[in-house]
Amino acid sequence: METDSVKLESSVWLGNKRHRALLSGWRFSWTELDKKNRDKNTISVPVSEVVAVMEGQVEIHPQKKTKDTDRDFTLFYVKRSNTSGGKGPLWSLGRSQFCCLSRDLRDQWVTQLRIALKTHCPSRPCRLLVFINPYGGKKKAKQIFHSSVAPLFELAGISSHVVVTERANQARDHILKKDLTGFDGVICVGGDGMFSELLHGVIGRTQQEAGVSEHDQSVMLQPCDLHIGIIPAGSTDCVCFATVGVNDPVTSALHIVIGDSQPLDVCSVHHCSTLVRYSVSLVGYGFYGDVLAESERHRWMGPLRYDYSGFLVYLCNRSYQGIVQYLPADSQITSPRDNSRCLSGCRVCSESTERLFPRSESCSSLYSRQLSQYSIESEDNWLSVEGRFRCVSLTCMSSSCPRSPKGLSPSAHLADGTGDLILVRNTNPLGFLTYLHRHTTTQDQFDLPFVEVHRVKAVRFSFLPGEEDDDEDQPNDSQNNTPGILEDPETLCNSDIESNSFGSKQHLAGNQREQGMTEKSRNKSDYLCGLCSSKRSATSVWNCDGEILPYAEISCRVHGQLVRLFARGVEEDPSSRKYNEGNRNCRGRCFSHS
Ligand SMILES: Nc1ncnc2c1ncn2[C@@H]1O[C@H](COP(=O)(O)OP(=O)(O)OP(=O)(O)O)[C@@H](O)[C@H]1O
Repeated sequence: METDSVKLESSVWLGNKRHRALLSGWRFSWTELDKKNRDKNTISVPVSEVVAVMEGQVEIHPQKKTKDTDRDFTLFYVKRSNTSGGKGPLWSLGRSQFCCLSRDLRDQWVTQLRIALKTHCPSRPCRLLVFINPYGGKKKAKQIFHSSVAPLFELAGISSHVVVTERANQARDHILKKDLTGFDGVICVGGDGMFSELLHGVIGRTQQEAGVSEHDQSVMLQPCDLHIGIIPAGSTDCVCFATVGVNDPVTSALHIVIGDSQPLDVCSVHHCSTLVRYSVSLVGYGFYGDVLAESERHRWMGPLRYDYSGFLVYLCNRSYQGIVQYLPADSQITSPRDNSRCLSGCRVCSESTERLFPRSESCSSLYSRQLSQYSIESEDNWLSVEGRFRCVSLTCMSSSCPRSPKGLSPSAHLADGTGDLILVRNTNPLGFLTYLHRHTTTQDQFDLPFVEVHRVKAVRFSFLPGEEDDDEDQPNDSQNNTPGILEDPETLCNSDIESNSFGSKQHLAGNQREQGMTEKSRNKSDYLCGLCSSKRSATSVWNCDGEILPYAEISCRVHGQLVRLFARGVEEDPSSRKYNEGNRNCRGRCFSHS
């Protein structure tokens, strides 16, 4: 095969050791030779993981230095860390400096390697739009970008336009409104909140351009071309962890540089006929909603607030009445209890591309075919469960995090067009503690009599007649005109700042407090629920990727492979099976991982 043929082979020197270097098709390798010309160690790098080839002796740390020696060239590539110590598939920048017999040979190596890069990696980004949240996490995003990420982008010849945000939702509004011609992707340097801004911006813009209404639940959303990259620098970096396997800025930057592409399912959340939010990891009612709401009252504690609030909410021992309806996915294909793991190159996800996007002659016919596929789902296919629940969770991915390496649903897939619905019915405190604790162990958290899990395409949640919470505490259309995502960004932006009706968690929570806990309602029959400072209520709130939703009655739908990340899914790493040290930053998604 042409791609496997040898492009170049010669002797090269690394330091004073002679090697045989070989470029053949997809790989570049170099083998150390002993004095008798016998092969010793070989290092082999796929061309797709070569970051750059430079003439001369080049260093980028601590700062870029080039010594243009005639016979040398320097190869930069992705190096997997052998000493990740259970920290997942950590990548670093490998650097090898080769010396050739002549300048001519050196030039041949550089030319051939660069041709191979162009041929095998046509989808690497050239121009990126980078948003840095200077206030996210430990407020080190700027420093992380400039010291660890920018040098890698520069080395790979990527030009980046950097925007340091000055307010919440600036990144989302920028993506919705500004000219993005020439950009191959948008990058956030921050946490899950920043990722969510980019997600809403990219999906919203794509639908605007395609003339699709996001508020119409039955419509098939247009898949987004613009890739999203995440440089983890927040206090919660769960999306990064679940899609890369580790929260490390250099690893993420390298995935961006080599143009990795990971499709991702996205769940849209609607209330009546209005889009409320998009989610990729957790839409959770009951326990996870209560923990988030409680944690808002303790923001001053920093990330510790999630553990503290989780503890309080657990002690409150609440359960909530409701009706959960769901549209099951095809159980012949996969199930949430089939013990599979969605890892890099997942067969289920790649095969689902065929199911989600059947081949067709043109884009428009593809689009209309998907539309008709969804609209033929009749009400008869929906199933219904009602009762009292400790929690109701829908997740489009495993939602693994450092504290719960298996995640909420260990066999969930990143891009198969389905989500996993987990129903935890009311149970005694010990039973619920067992459920929570099993997220941190190898034991099956679904193997409990009060837990059920379903692979689904859509979910609806409503109350039994007469079960709704006091109207004064439940925002509804007349009380709360929460703008939809597609509305004019200017309006959104003003409403974010002025009325706090949609946007960052802080703002929304503040708004809810203002709206829900009016003086009148506070003086009525409220009482504190044990140690929790929140009012005991017949209803909980939804935690949607770390944001509190303003409505309890919602409907959710999973959109297969709606967006693409610069990632490749979690690479298998034997050491990652050891459940390592805790991370306190899961926004109430994995409380009890002590
Ligand atoms: N300049 C800014 N000032 C205030 N808020 C901002 C700014 N830029 C972004 N934000 C908002 O800050 C929120 C949190 O940011 P991010 O996710 O990066 O950090 P985090 O530390 O993980 O978040 P959190 O503090 O909520 O756990 C996001 O929802 C984002 O909309």
